[in-house]
Amino acid sequence: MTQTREEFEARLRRIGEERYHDKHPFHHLLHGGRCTPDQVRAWVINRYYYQSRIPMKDAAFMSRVEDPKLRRAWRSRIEDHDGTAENEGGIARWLKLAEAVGLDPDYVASGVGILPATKFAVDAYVRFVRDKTLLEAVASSLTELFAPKIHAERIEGLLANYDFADDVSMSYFRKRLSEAPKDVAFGLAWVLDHADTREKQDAAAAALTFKTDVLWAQLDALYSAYVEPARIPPGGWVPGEGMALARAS
Ligand SMILES: O=C(O)c1cc(C(=O)O)c2c(n1)C(=O)C(=O)c1cc(C(=O)O)[nH]c1-2
Repeated sequence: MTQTREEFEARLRRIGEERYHDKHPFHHLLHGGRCTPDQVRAWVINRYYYQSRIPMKDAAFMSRVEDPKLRRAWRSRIEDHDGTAENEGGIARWLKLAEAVGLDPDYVASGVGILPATKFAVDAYVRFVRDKTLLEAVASSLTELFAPKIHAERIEGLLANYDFADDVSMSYFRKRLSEAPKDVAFGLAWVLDHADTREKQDAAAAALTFKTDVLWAQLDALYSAYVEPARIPPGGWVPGEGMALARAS
């Protein structure tokens, strides 16, 4: 039977409560100040790959949308990450975090050292959005319902526990606190409006579940590679690589 709007929204929110990556042990280490500097660097390098692919998946999405109103509502997502004349954008802000943790931002932007499983997971997300129905594509972005809470926890945890954390290095997360809510309010309303049969509701819920897997798998890859007993796979970043050269003072 088709769920009511309220039942269906509650079902989507439950997926986040049960499966969102705020529950991953790597995030507990990171936010609790228990990561070594190299573990933080590995997270910054690998998470960059996700950041770099987000606007590509949004462009893939928009290329399939025939309704100009929907494209118009969506396009700020690309600008939020790539920037505009007035706003440097999320990718540039992420690279400031990279610098703050001692990495060479050009190395991070090169994509060298990304773990294989991170690539598989993130590339699967881009393909999913490119190939599935528009409803599934929008539903897969709804993990952002749960992101402001983790961003707030992260700002607090990193500021309390690590010397590199300051207003500049945290600017990516602070900015997302104002950007994400408008995107997700639109995305949620769109999914609730368009999932008007039980079959579509099931497909949207499966898409959101898939996306929680994309996020979880990235942290599993990090944990396995960089937390004892660390097992860095071939091609993965090796501590010491990609560091910013010490500047002569
Ligand atoms: O730090 C996080 O935990 C986190 C999670 C997610 C998410 O839930 O996919 C996004 C972000 N951050 C984020 O910063 C971001 O710009 C973003 C875009 C999207 C998306 O699927 O379109 N998710 C996320």
